[in-house]
Amino acid sequence: MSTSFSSLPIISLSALLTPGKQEDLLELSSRLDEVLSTTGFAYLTDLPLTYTHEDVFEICEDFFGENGIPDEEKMKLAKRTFVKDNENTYRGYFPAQPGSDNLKEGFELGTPTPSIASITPPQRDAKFNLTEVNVFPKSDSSFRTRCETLHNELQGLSAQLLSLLAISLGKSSSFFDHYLVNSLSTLRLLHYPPIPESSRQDLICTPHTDSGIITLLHQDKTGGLEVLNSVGEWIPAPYVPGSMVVNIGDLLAKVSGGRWVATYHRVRSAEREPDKPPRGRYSVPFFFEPGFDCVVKSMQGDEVVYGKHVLEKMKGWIEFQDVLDDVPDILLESKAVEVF
Ligand SMILES: O=C(O)CCC(=O)C(=O)O
Ligand SMILES: [Fe+2]
Repeated sequence: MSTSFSSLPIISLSALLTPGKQEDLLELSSRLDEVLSTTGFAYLTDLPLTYTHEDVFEICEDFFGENGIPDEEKMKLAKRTFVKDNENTYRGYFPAQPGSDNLKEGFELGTPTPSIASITPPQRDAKFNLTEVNVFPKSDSSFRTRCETLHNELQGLSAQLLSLLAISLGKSSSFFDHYLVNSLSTLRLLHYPPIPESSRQDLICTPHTDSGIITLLHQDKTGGLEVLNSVGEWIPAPYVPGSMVVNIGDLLAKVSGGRWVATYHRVRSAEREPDKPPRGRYSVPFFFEPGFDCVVKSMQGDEVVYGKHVLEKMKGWIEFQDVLDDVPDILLESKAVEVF
């Protein structure tokens, strides 16, 4: 149950930096449980990552910045929804959609070294492929390495958090380990371009809950992220130095039988500073995702096959509208599985 919080709690992950102390890990486990049962959102500090906040946003700047990847090269990486001749349907670049409320361009990658068994080769007639390989710009090889390292680090942290969450549910620490097999986790670099004053709008990302399991969010220093509490107030969640934000998605809320909450959030456009040009914003959400064939079970015993669940969900996501018109019904059909 979400509560009437007025700021987001801060959780130190120092117990993960110096592993070995069982009681510290148990304390962290119950702190995560408490937070996910109330606010559903928290800042994480003392992160067990080698990449700093600056490193993460340098990656964004190297892609989207003034001296970043030229538009022409970006469009070579665009998903097929945007460039009909491109092979990639799920990974890669998406341009900002003029006229939409979600004014952002992005670049997405999945697990860097997926097992061969989990990769479905590109097929011109299968218009949509959750398990395709990543695409990267050719002009900057360090970009690829840095993205992959960040993905690996965030995947490792997600696995640790899932173990702690399993313990908090009274299960063994390996309870969620099957989620890790052929994981489809997505690292998304986002750029909200500056909006000219003449077409100013209040929100650059509309209110939503995340659909999946766990989201780990790096946000830059611009601010604008807001989180909805139980009495309908939007609580600002600006950048706290050295932190990342954690929240859960609808699917994990269901898995927990409603014990944990997937909280609504949105992004407000940056306050204009007098005599300065409008500012853009970068953020980097990492969406931890199970494998396509992973059976995700709720505490109540409902179950869903993760890949099918995602394909159902994507029907409502604007960037995939065209593509999903062509997904064969058979892929979305499920006999034993109820989409909960
Ligand atoms: O840009 C942000 O800070 C939030 C992005 C977000 O909520 C999302 O991509 O799901
Ligand atoms: Fe979100």
